[in-house]
Amino acid sequence: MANYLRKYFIMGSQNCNRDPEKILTEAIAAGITAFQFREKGNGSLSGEAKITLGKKLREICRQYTIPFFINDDVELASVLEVDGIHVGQDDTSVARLRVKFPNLELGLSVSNEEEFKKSPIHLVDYVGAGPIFTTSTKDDAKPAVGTEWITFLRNKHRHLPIVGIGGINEINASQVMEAGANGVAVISAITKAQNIKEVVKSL
Ligand SMILES: Cc1ncc(COP(=O)(O)OP(=O)(O)O)c(N)n1
Ligand SMILES: Cc1ncsc1CCOP(=O)(O)O
Ligand SMILES: [Mg+2]
Repeated sequence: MANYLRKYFIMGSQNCNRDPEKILTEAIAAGITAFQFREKGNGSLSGEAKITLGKKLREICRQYTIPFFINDDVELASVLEVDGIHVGQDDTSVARLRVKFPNLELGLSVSNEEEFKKSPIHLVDYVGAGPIFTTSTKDDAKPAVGTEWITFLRNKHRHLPIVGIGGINEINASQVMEAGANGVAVISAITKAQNIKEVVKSL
């Protein structure tokens, strides 16, 4: 059941202070189980430059058989022949995506009870729950909800694949798993790591 969620690495060039291809390759060698291309926010690429980087990262994931997700950008989903798409509450609706891409994995962000009530949980393959802890990686992040949010979702849906996100690192990841998550999604814990191998191993 969604084993790929266990160590889910998310990255765009705006998160990197060195070559994103090298960071992804090191993260894969260290044991990540899925990758999401999230080219978004201050300093991110757009247009052809975004597509070119997306193609390179997609190829690396294909080479090592790591599931490749695209964040938000539904047009790029076809161009990059992705394995899955991650959307938030204000992005393209899961209902539309399910019709357009019946064979892709679909992830949806669910950050609080209000969002949970209006979410078509039966249509998604997993939910991204958070931000669990405070994060400075996403400018418009919602308030941190703590690991209680994972417990809430787990109590509502015993078999729902859940990945925690937001401020997660090698030190606090175990709290997220103990609360009932199937995995942890991280950006800065890996992109800013001195030693990617050690961090991914500890996660
Ligand atoms: C695995 C995972 N969970 C949550 C998110 C956040 O998605 P969203 O709320 O749409 O915010 P943006 O990432 O689009 O800024 C995610 N990307 N991945
Ligand atoms: C994309 C996203 N969605 C909720 S928090 C977040 C950012 C996670 O980044 P980090 O792992 O560096 O806190
Ligand atoms: Mg989004």
